Amino acid sequence: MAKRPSNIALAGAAAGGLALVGSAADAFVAAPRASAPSLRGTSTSQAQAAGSSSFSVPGPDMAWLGVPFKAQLSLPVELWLQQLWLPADQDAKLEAPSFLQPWCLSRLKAKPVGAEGPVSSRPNSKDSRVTRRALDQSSRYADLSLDEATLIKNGKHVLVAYIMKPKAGYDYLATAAHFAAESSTGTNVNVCTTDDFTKSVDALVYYIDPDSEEMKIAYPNLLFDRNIIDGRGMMCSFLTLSIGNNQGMGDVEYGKIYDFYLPPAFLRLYDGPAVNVEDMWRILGKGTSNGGLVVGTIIKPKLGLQPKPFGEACYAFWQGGDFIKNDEPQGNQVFCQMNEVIPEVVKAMRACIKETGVGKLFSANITADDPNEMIARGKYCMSQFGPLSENCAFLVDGYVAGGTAVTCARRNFPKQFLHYHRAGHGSVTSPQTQRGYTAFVHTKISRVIGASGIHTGTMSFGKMEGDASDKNIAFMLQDDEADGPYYHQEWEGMKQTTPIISGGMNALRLPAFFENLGHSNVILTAGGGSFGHKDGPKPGAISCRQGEEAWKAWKAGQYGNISLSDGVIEFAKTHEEIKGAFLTFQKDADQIYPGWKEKLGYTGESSVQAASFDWAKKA
Ligand SMILES: O=C(COP(=O)(O)O)[C@H](O)[C@H](O)COP(=O)(O)O
Ligand SMILES: [Mg+2]
Repeated sequence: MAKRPSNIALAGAAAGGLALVGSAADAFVAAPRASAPSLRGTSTSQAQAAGSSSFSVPGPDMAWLGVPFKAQLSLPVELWLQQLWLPADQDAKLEAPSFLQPWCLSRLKAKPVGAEGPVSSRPNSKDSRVTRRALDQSSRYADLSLDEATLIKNGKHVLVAYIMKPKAGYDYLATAAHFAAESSTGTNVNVCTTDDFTKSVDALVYYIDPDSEEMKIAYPNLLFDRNIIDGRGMMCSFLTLSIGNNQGMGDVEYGKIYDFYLPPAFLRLYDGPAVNVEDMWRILGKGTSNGGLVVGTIIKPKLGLQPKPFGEACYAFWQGGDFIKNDEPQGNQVFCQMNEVIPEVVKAMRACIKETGVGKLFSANITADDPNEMIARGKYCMSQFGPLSENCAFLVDGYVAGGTAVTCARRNFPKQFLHYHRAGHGSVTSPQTQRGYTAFVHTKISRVIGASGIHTGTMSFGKMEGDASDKNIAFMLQDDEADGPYYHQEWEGMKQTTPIISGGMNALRLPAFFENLGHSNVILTAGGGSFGHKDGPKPGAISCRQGEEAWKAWKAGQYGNISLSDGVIEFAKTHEEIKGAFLTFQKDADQIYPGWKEKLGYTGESSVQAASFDWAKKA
């Protein structure tokens, strides 16, 4: 609710003897002195025009505006009360002298249509404002006769499904229409410059269900901005219209995008991914389809390592793992500058490729405010990785740096895996927020603009917010057509964006995750799950790979007709590294694998902390 000015101004109303009883002790609030300019000049002059005998009302310092009382009685009480600016948070109570009350209340009950809502006195009523309506534009910005299947068949509209709630007392369709107006060609009043072509690109509300707060809007493809350099689409234009000004409208309580549909002719205008997990599998020697889990980690601690220990941590993990990323804030800190740490990473990568005979991957954070900085970072990394450049992905904190940063990386380094970290997304995608867009929408957008992989959470199996049904996010990212909450989307051959599973993951949590998802063709980045393993990052990495192997063995029936958790325990009996995960992450083990201690013959102390990391010994 917009906060109204806290000063209370009574104009004609005071002359009517309406006493405003605020929360303060004073029973009357002095009206502005006649000499003070009226806050609503026109209403006072209207009153003066009516003319009639004056009327004095007892009360301290009541200087009337000289508006004759009878004239005021004839004024619509709304006009009087328009002068009232009540602090929105003040539960003001309006008391008229007894001879006035029936009349006033009868007038207040006849709510004005379209007028500024006056304050009315209804003791104990939550909504002390007479209901107000947005300018009703539904005749122009709504057409509930439109058929969604026809809209999709015609392919000329981007469709967006919202959960939208008007402010209390506002008409649903009128608010939805105003929402569509503000999101396309209109504003809160009709303007004289509108012509027929303008109306042809209006966004149209084509579906509402006020009870479930559902609203769908069809946006003509023509509305959206296009590059002058290549005529392609830009996601910022979609966002600035579909979830821009409509996020702060006075008649909208909240609006959040739950799904959107791009027609083929419009989807084609976007970059989509150039590189993805298939390119990773190729480098790791896993083929190009169903290559399974890319075992990755994040160099932890999140910040604080200097170049040499950073490189040593990489070396230790790559002894057993495939893929290492910068943590999202790591970049060019003064204590760990890119031009000192990247050479250490490359040295470790070369050594591990040689010692293990398997490809290794690194994701270097090139996020920056300035695209020039991003390009400089990317070029520097490529200069250091040299012949191993295909093994270097680029990490972009895509939510905080925005879609421009993602597109900067996508278009300047089209051969590099574009790793989209979503830190910060929860401020709009969390189920706790009713504005913005959902995690599903956020990740779908990332595929459209070209992310090779994006963090999709752990679908309730890790530490971040999420739900098992988030697997639909993975389907939308990886399949060539998939169902969202409201729309079926065909990707027309656009490359997949690979889900990156991260956030509190470890070997023990993986089998159930794969069982829920139905496959293991994802990228894992387990920081604590690797560097927290009691035997160090190499066994930590191997234990995660064994998490996939155990699930596949169980799935293939290797242990007969037993539960998944018992199958994994059977597997752990003969695999030291995942057994070490049981000993390390005992709280998880207790929750996911009941009876594991007896079954594994473990009788040790209650918890095993990660060993302090002496890399020479551990590696
Ligand atoms: O550093 C980590 C995880 O570290 P750890 O593996 O130690 O928890 C990532 O930034 C989070 O996964 C982000 O969350 P999400 O992946 O959900 O965006
Ligand atoms: Mg992180």
